[in-house]
Amino acid sequence: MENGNNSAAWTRQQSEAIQRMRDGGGSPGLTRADQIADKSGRAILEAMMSGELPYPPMNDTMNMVLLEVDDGRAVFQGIPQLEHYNPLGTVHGGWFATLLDSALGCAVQSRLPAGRSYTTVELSLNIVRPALQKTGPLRAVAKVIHMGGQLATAEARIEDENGQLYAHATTSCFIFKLQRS
Ligand SMILES: CC(C)(COP(=O)(O)OP(=O)(O)OC[C@H]1O[C@@H](n2cnc3c(N)ncnc32)[C@H](O)[C@@H]1OP(=O)(O)O)[C@@H](O)C(=O)NCCC(=O)NCCSC(=O)Cc1ccccc1
Repeated sequence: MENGNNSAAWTRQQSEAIQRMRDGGGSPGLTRADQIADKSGRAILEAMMSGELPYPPMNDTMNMVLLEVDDGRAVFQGIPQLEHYNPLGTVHGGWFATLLDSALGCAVQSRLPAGRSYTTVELSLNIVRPALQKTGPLRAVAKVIHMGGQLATAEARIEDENGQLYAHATTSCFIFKLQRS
């Protein structure tokens, strides 16, 4: 489905989120352990969004950005481009998986205290509608389902600004102690 003018607001919000990071001094890169050791997971994400910490290089590769973070909730938005196509002439399944993995991971991260980290160990997704270059902005909204000491689970949906569903997913993340190095 081709989206009309009302996708312009979402496109503008993505540009503004990227500009906010850059205005705050942010650039694609890696955070050092000492920059995050005393920050909660949510504080780390907020510091990335404000440009205080570098943002993931993958954001630029996939043309996606973290738009919102809350307690146990995260919203990632991406705008698929020609460079995200597969040989079949549609947006690669990996682009959907990356958007979902990013939102799901950040939702889990938002619930972590300082000194704890996480990694995805399982991601299950269904892509129920193909995306094209003309599709425009898509959002992955993720919410934590279970938050344990070692295991977190979360669910997410990718929709366009009309509420049309493109993909949905669940994840399992392993929670561990952050190594101070
Ligand atoms: C077709 C189906 C799997 C099943 O459809 P159903 O659930 O039974 O539902 P329904 O039939 O109601 O259609 C719903 C909507 O589906 C679309 N559509 C349906 N038929 C066709 C058609 N013949 N042709 C084109 N589109 C068709 C159409 O938009 C329709 O919308 P509408 O309601 O008309 O406005 C659908 O869920 C789908 O396309 N998912 C996305 C999969 C995807 O994008 N995967 C990632 C890329 S793969 C990859 O990257 C791997 C790789 C990598 C490297 C190298 C090689 C490979």
